[in-house]
Amino acid sequence: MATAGPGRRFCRCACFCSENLYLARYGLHVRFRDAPQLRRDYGAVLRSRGCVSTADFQQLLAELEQEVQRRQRLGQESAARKALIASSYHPARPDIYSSLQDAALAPEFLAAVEYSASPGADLEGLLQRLETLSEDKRVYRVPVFTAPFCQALLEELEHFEQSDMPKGRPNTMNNYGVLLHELGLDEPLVTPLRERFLQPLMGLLYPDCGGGQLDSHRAFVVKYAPGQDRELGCHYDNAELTLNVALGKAFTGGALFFGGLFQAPTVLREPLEVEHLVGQGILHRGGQLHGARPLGTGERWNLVVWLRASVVRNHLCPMCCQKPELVDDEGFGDGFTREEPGTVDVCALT
Ligand SMILES: O=C(O)CCC(=O)C(=O)O
Ligand SMILES: [Fe+2]
Repeated sequence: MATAGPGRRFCRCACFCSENLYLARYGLHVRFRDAPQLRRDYGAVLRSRGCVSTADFQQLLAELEQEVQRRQRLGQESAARKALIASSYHPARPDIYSSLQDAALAPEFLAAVEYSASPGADLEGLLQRLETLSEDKRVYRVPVFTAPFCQALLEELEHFEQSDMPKGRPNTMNNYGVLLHELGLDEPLVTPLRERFLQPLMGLLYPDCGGGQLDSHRAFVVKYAPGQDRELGCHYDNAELTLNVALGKAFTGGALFFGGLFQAPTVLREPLEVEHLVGQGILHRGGQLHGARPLGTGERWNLVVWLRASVVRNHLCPMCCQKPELVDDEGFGDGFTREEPGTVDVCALT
């Protein structure tokens, strides 16, 4: 169960249901509040793209309203899938569901984390234990999981993929892969990974991005294969920080590329290209523009953990770049938090 601590609960920002709605027929992303706003903001461009008659506009409105309702239902539907999976799915690798053991983690990762948590640790010392891929972009690489653990996780994910269980997809850009919390892997795997291991590391690497104050995450596996998704367009993550670990299998292509920060976009003239090494994780800021080159051959499965710090995002939603308008949500929501009204700090007077 995801809790935000005493007297706090997790939320999403209302912009999730009103911003960035894609109108495939007119090749346009729009903000949508109501019909007059849509007409005012996009009337001209819509007309120029063929939305001319009243009937066209009415149809568009109906589609937008449907998409808003779909987004509003996502949290509940995800919770329902999670409950169904918990009651009827039989894992191939039950060992993955027992709590994360140090034996699953690469010695280099354990050493970097142990150093980060030691008294007097500093950034310079940590950087000696990681591979710096770009000092300027602050992109790093470190082995995270052992090969046998990657193999076991892949086996489990494939088994789930082939099962008839309902599957929620990671995000609007990935049509394959799974959400780890729906599988029941947040509690035994991802939450301990964040709390015990990533937090000390990220606290030293990215103190200015909430690295030491991570309090939730959204973890999923992306899958690329011939005939399925093959690449990922340039984007930034709805996260303060991101860990992306290559799980396998054997593949060519699919390198990640990194540009500037989305807050200060520059032309992707010479993006940083990063090849995947199985078991190794890339660490980057969520706001760093990035994407994935087309897969050549084989299948690529990566574990992506979007790490969130409510102390940062409660001030500014990275999606709408405004103070978030909080809406209660299931699980970790989108990592925003609010104080529950009516809760008081109780202390014992002696
Ligand atoms: O394809 C990848 O490994 C990157 C995935 C990614 O950036 C994302 O899902 O946010
Ligand atoms: Fe991403």
